[in-house]
Amino acid sequence: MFGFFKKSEEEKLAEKGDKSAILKLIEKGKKDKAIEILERFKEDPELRPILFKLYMEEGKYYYAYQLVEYYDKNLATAKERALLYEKVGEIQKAVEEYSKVGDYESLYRAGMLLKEAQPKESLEFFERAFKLANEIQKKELEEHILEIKKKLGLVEVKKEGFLERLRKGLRKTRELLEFGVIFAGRKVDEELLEELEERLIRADIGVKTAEQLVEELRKEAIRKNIKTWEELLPVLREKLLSYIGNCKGELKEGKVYLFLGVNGSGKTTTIGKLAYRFKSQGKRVLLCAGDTFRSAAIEQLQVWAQRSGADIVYKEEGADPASVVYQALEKAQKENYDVVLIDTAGRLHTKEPLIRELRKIKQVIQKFYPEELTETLLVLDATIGQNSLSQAKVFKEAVDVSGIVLTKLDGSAKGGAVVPICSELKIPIKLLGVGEGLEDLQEFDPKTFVEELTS
Ligand SMILES: Nc1nc2c(ncn2[C@@H]2O[C@H](COP(=O)(O)OP(=O)(O)OP(=O)(O)O)[C@@H](O)[C@H]2O)c(=O)[nH]1
Repeated sequence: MFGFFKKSEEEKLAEKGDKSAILKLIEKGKKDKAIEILERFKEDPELRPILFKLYMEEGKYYYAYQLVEYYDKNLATAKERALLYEKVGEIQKAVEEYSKVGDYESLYRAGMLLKEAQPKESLEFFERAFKLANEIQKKELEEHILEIKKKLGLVEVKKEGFLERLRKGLRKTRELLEFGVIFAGRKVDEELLEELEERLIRADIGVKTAEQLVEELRKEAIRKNIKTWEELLPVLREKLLSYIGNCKGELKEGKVYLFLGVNGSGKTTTIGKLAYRFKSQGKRVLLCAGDTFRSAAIEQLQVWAQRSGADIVYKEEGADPASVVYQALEKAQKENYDVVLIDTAGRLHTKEPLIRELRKIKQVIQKFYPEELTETLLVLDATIGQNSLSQAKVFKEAVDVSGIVLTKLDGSAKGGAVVPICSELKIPIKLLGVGEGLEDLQEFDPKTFVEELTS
């Protein structure tokens, strides 16, 4: 029985740095153990490549990057180096390496990396890639090339306006509701009302709300002798508007914006989009990587700083978030930034640490900017619809949330969740995320929202 705990001969050998024993550990799937051992032998040029390969296989890009940078650039092929630079946000270095590799995939990656911030250079990479592309790849490249040419004014531009973006954002929900398809030209009867209720529930409007809404429509149809869907639709829109009209919120102009939300909700992306918007208004923007819980979140914000042209303050993984905020606000004051966007940790397993952390951050903000914090924005993922309500309530208890950002509407068929989110939280919805691009962020306008949803 004790043999179970005794280290195997092989493991003992591996721990002494025996290469074949380490390789045997890896063959047995003990990669973590192998990494732990190999990290003690970084100086050994014989073992370093094995560690590098493991880091890459395990997606530990930040560690692989450090191995290449501080020990030996030749550990990685040019393509691997490029990928590492990309993952840690060293965009220019990544582009140089991809350019050296020069195959289709590398040129394509370089083009994508430069697409937002340096469209002209990006176009050159896409056109180089086009020469090596097969038919399918050519199709995809043509889209990117056209988009950039439009942006550079090389072809006539049909700017995607507010309405187009909202239409794109609500496409999935509208396709699910299919009002225009299944109800057009039909008479209003019990069957239609039941179908309408069923579809509203599928769009995540909430069972109670759907029943109540349809009941009101039933009475209205009798009272006003409504016979067709075309006559009923304006009444439906008016009712829906009555549920969400009071949730319209304008983003306040000011200095400090705090972002809350669970991991994956779209916080970092939203910060990147807003940074881009403020930058295009000529403002000096500073990002603060207050989510120190995971290095991935810090790295991701660095990439968004690159893409939006904003500056950033961050510390190592595990640093005290309030200290990062302190450093950022100190810098913002000293160097006259117009706007500071603060990311915070998104883990929600228990309320207490979150509340404590957010309270500390707010105290630090008060110290630098005693006037009220401009916005405390709670980022909710529209693809999980009403399920975001429980998360929202925890955050709402922790701090007074000034507004909601509803993200990934373009990926969600649950656009109806705006109704319960609005009626339950009674917090203004300030912005909608309608895509992954820098400009895919727009104001919430209840009237157009209802019209687009039901058209
Ligand atoms: N389609 C679409 N995707 C979005 C939108 N907003 C964010 N995303 C994507 O959602 C994923 C998560 O976004 P993040 O910004 O990383 O979310 P986060 O809350 O910062 O998550 P952590 O970094 O884990 O804290 C990413 O793949 C984003 O590209 C949106 O409006 N539309």
